[in-house]
Amino acid sequence: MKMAPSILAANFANLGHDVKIVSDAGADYLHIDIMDGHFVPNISFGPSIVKSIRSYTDIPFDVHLMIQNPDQYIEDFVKAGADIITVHVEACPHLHRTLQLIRSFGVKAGVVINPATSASILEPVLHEVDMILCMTVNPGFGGQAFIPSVLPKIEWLAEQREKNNYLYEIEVDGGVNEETIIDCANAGADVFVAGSAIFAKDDPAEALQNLKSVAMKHVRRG
Ligand SMILES: O=C(CO)[C@@H](O)[C@H](O)COP(=O)(O)O
Repeated sequence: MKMAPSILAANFANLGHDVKIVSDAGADYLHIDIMDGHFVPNISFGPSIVKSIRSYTDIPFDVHLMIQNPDQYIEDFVKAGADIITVHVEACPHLHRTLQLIRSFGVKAGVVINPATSASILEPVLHEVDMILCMTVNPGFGGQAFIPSVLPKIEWLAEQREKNNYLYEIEVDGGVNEETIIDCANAGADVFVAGSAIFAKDDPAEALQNLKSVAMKHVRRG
């Protein structure tokens, strides 16, 4: 069970400080949302910001590209310090090529699916991805309500992994809090992205540790 705090909900004027807080509190990954104003209706930040926070922690950077034409920017994010790069199946007409490109830089490659996208579209690449990210909100903004109809997809992905000995992690992102994390863990997710449920709390370190201990108590039994 891994926690991946989303810095979208952090204080951008004090990003290094916020990154250090969650890193010291035991975050497993730092989740970094890149939004281009085209694929999603919001703009966040680019590789230079990612590079500027790299020195604040050693934990892996889990970079979620919510952008059109991700191939064009993958090298920039690797150079900025990404360890895992996930791309949306909805934004990749040549998904296999994009995954090859990510791996060619020696970093882990993952695919993201929106709530309205069926997980079966990923069947041809399940054997070779490091991570599947199931969006549990429509991407673009933090602080939205969890969409429970995504849960059967998480179960299906966990079943496929068990049946075929696949190695991908199943990450969930959007509206994850102390209640919804239970359903996600029961369904088979093992990496939990949380923005507001960590950074909007008075004590982000304590919030992160509480979320992780709730998830640990609800590990899926296959
Ligand atoms: O990718 C996204 C939103 O598009 C997420 O990573 C959000 O940043 C999660 O925020 P909360 O729902 O946890 O506040």
